[in-house]
Amino acid sequence: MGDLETESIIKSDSDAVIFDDIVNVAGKDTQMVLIANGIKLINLKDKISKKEEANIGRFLEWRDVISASKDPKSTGKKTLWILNYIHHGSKSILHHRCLKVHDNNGNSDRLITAIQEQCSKVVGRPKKLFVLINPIGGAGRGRHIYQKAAESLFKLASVETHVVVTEKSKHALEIGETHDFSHYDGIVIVGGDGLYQEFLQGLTIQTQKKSGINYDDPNAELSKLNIPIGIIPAGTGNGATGLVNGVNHAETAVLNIIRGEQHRGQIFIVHSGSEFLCVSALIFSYGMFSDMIKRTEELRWMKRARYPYALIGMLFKKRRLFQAELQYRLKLEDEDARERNGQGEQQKSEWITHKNETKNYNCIYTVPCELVDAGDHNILDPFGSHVMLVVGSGCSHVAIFKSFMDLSLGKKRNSTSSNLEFIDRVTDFRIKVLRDEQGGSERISGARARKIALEHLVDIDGEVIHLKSLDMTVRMQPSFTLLYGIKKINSFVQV
Ligand SMILES: Nc1ncnc2c1ncn2[C@@H]1O[C@H](COP(=O)(O)OP(=O)(O)OP(=O)(O)O)[C@@H](O)[C@H]1O
Repeated sequence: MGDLETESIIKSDSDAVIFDDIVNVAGKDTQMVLIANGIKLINLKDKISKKEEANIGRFLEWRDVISASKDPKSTGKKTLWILNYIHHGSKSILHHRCLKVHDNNGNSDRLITAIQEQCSKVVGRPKKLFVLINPIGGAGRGRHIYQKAAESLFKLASVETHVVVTEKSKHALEIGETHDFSHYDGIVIVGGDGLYQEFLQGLTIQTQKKSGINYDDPNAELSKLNIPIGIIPAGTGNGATGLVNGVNHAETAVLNIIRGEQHRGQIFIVHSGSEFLCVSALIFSYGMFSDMIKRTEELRWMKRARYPYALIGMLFKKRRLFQAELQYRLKLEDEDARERNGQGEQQKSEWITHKNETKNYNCIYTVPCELVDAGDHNILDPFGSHVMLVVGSGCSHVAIFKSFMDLSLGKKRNSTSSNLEFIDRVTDFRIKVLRDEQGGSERISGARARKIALEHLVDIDGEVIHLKSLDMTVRMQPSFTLLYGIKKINSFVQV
């Protein structure tokens, strides 16, 4: 924050001074002023080095102050106390920093009490968290990552935690569906995208059941989730934490939870036939990517090497085409203004049938994020209200994979091809796979049996899920989840 801005904060009438004292920071007399918005540090001799200035900062918002406490080892005349705060580094990375403060005037106890009081008032900062750890995700370091990156920071921030370690596959789903979270301010997931998806699905089901909503009905108005979730990366795939925190970094994820900033995220609800199938928070893909994920499952014995191996194999493999009818709905253009003004539920277009004479496709995918034009690059915004649907109708696997990488990395598209389309502003879509009935109940070849098996798989957030019915409805749910994190698109804070 620049000097002008901080000065105006200090002089503003509404920002009454809570406490004003001269302390000693790094051997220099420093005026520490506590105001309604945060802490202002003014070096009195103004001989502070550039490095010290960057570390100390001229102004710390209360949201970035973790705690203040006496150094237990403090001896001598001047009490030493520590101010713990959050440093904003480049590329959205956050770090915990300490400022050692020596008392000049015997006010340390009063200052510490005043700071702790302001910290406890930070809107959205949790006081009690439910923590769910996957001990086997990624390289099996979930527990270690939590102990190293989170435990001491939560303690510093006076956040009480209740830690549960998953004991079996799908345990997160069961916990999400059955556990009573009403006594917690938030939930922390320590794992990869698979764990987050499972938990989210369980919690979604619990929430609908409590509200008496028939979630098997694709047109049902669902109840939104009202407890914030934070995601600490500890899996092989950690896309969800990267989207909400701007970076895949455990300490940043923990500090964003402590900051307490919360935003409402969009997800997909997927139905297969007339049944609820799952939620999707990261990617929905039918065709090429689901085939590839299936292959990684078959190669599980290769451990982490299975991912590049399956990918390379897929890129050079013959395309598997499927016949389908694709329909979608768009968010209407004039809805953006209505939404900004908070004017109720969004209006959508009628169902539009995708034009494809042959009805042949090889991949249909999307991520539940709005693609926002940021000039020379795009930003994937998980807190948006529509998505980009990517439709491959016979293009190469390399082209599909490249489109996915471009989307993930925010690269602008510079080529258009008639068999790889990008349909923006999509809110919902339906895929009805048309089966050719040849073969019937007679004996079928191994290749055909595999094709049929693959047709019944869909990739949800990097895991394959079996489809009972080849008639899928995918509905985007805007503002459905509540997530600890940052909004890259604008600085509006919703708590
Ligand atoms: N204790 C456990 N034992 C066995 N499986 C578990 C356990 N806890 C979670 N799982 C499974 O781990 C998967 C989620 O793993 P997570 O996303 O955290 O890490 P990951 O390394 O990215 O996983 P993967 O690569 O297998 O998708 C889910 O399939 C879940 O059911």
